[in-house]
Amino acid sequence: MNKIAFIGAGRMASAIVNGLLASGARTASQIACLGGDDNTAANLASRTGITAAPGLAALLDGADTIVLACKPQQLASLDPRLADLAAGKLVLSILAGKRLDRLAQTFPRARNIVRAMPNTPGQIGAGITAWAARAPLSDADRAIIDAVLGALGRVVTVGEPQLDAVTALSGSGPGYIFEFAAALRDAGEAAGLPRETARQLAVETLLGSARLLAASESEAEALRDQVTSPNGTTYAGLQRMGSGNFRRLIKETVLAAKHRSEELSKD
Ligand SMILES: NC(=O)C1=CN([C@@H]2O[C@H](COP(=O)(O)OP(=O)(O)OC[C@H]3O[C@@H](n4cnc5c(N)ncnc54)[C@H](O)[C@@H]3O)[C@@H](O)[C@H]2O)C=CC1
Ligand SMILES: O=C(O)[C@@H]1CCC=N1
Repeated sequence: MNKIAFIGAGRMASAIVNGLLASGARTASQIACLGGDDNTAANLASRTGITAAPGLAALLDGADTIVLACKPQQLASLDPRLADLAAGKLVLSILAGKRLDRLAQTFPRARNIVRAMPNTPGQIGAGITAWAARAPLSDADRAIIDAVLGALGRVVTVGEPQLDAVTALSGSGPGYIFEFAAALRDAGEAAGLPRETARQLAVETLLGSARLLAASESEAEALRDQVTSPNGTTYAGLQRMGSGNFRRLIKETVLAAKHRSEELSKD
């Protein structure tokens, strides 16, 4: 079966490797990785049994697919020999902001390039990833992309112009949700609960609400309204959220992240 080479061995690469091994899509002997100037590749290899390659040539020797998982700012300083070493291979980039045209400068002889945006819930198979390809994918390459990204959870296709917005919503989104969870926990504590009780109530409320929303055919607003008794407690809380312009804050949050993704495309 096709071997997969990871350039970058950090959080997201680890999540994909763990998912590939857990799903049985690849064995450890079919995966290799290379990190930068740190011990992430050695750590990933010792945790999972995959190979930590001593260099780029060894990494790509016999590999069919390259998963690019370093930081976007590191793309420009990658070894220029990649252009030849990646000839004929399928490249899957998860770099925020880096567009297919830019990736094609680093991988001019790749057989195809896919730009994807996963998210950290992929660490437990609960992620969602959106992707776009430079050229239509062959059936065989589609199967590889489905196996690699499917190892993280759900997968959707989008047009490449939408990927900056995807990055701002679902790529960065877990960061907003964790911040909200922390705020909810702290607010519960401020309201008089022990911290650990507040934490558990916040986590279970987020989890249960997300599951109910996913299982429901109703919009979020309809489920919100089911919670909200006339002039009751939720109404009082939502009035305060509205006066603080919560929706505008969230919109500006996502637009700021999208703007940063667009900026990253220009580095
Ligand atoms: N963390 C997140 O929530 C998400 C991150 N991403 C994207 O995934 C990519 C990786 O992010 P993380 O895993 O969070 O970062 P990380 O900091 O955990 O890992 C970065 C990896 O790149 C390696 N590296 C650095 N320079 C290198 C070089 N010259 N050659 C090979 N490897 C090199 C590092 O050694 C490390 O293994 C980024 O491009 C990010 O935009 C995408 C979706 C979500
Ligand atoms: O913050 C970042 O740049 C990356 C991309 C999406 C989530 N984390």
